[in-house]
Amino acid sequence: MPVPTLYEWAGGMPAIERLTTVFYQHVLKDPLLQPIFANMPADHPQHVAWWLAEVFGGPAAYTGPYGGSHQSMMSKHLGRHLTEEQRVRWTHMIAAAADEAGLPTDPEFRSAFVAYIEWGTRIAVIMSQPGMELPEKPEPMPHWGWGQAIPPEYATAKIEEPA
Ligand code: HEM
Repeated sequence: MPVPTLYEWAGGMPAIERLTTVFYQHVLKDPLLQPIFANMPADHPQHVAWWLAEVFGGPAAYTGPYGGSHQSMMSKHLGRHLTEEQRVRWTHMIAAAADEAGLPTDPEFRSAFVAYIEWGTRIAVIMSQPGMELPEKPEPMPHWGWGQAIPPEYATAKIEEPA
């Protein structure tokens, strides 16, 4: 029996669109995050839904019809000088939005979901710091699964399965 992707387990595109819709509704009312997102285009929640869907094993909606890439996503965070406090608020609010949007609450799904959010938000903060530039060699889209993350320098090493 094939293991479902995180995208399928989450409930597909409708569930992920519900997630980003409720998330940004709350973000726009949050004193710490509202100033950062005050001028976001109306379709920003949709673009982030496409991004998350693709990362979680769904269709290539972000890199396909929309024409986005990991590089273009990172470029949106350049120069924004995001703080750790803002990052933490973002992570807490998207976890709460996952509850509100009715995403699955099982520990395995939430563990994988939060792992990606922790990883992704830290990259957003790193890319947003003064003087940061896009990498010369574009990085591929991340694809997140159920398993645990490992440090990048070990990324090509074989993961030992527990006995
Ligand atoms: C897992 C973490 C994150 C993901 C997956 C993510 C995803 C994205 C994506 C896909 C875009 C580009 C949307 C487009 O193509 O138009 C974007 C833009 C942006 N992100 Fe993030 N992001 C993350 C973390 C953060 C954090 C922590 C902040 C701030 C606290 C942030 C602030 C922004 C802003 C301000 C934009 C530009 C919005 C605009 O066009 O005005 N992001 N993000």
